[in-house]
Amino acid sequence: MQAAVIQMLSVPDLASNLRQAQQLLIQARQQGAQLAVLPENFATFGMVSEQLMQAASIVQAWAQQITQTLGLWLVAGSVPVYNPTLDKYWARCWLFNAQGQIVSQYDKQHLFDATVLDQQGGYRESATYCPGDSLSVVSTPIGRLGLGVCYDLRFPELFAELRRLGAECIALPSAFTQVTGAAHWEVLVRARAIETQCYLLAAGQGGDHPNGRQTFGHSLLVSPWGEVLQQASVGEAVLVADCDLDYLHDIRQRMPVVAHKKTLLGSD
Ligand SMILES: O=C(O)CNC(=O)[C@H](CS)NC(=O)CCC(=O)C(=O)O
Repeated sequence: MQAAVIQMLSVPDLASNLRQAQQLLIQARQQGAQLAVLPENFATFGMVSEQLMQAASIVQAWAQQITQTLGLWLVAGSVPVYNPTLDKYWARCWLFNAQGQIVSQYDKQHLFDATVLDQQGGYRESATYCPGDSLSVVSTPIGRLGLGVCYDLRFPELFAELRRLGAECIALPSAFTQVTGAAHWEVLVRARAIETQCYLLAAGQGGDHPNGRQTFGHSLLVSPWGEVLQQASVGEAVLVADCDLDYLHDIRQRMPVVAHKKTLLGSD
């Protein structure tokens, strides 16, 4: 079954991002994809906090319609969903089936608070966002799919847990910075694929955004053996590759790392 990874260069305009995403999803479907993954904040990248409040319901209705129309499963980026208790947003990733229903959701668990040597100087995602606390792995046409978002990539324990929950493919909507992406993105995506023996569908934002942010792009589809099946550069892109579960199960059988795993002394 074919999966698509969509790369975008989103702008601070919801309608324009949704139009762009729609065109890219049509291409993905034409290329035979059964499921597509959009990047982090594909609809709202660069919009300021007050503009985010209305976005979730608009994006949800849009995604419901396009998945139904195209007959395509969709990992709808991450989208800011307001949490009134904390007056912050969850970075929520919805999984839509081809009938337009939300079958699963995941809220980004690790928030990107870091000093980065770029023009921004640093990021404090926790000022606007609150972390989630549960994981998602569900059956899809491309296999059992786990969800993670962007900075989560740096926390291998989360990926090990997705594998333990039965993941065969892992979708990772992202918006890595240019600087940290150039240093770490491909190595980390491939490492997580190799460790978990899963297909990694890593969809990024890529290029110079109107709000001054520079994202790394280089979205990737990686096999459970760590092979780069498809890779973008910057700008918009649609990457399609086959998620071959027979190949995956061969790899797992030949190298049964889960069965070999030890509980290290001193850990729980
Ligand atoms: O703010 C938005 O509109 C979109 N969201 C992001 O860009 C997020 C939070 S600031 N970026 C990351 O998590 C980058 C992680 C990263 O680059 C790394 O781990 O090196």
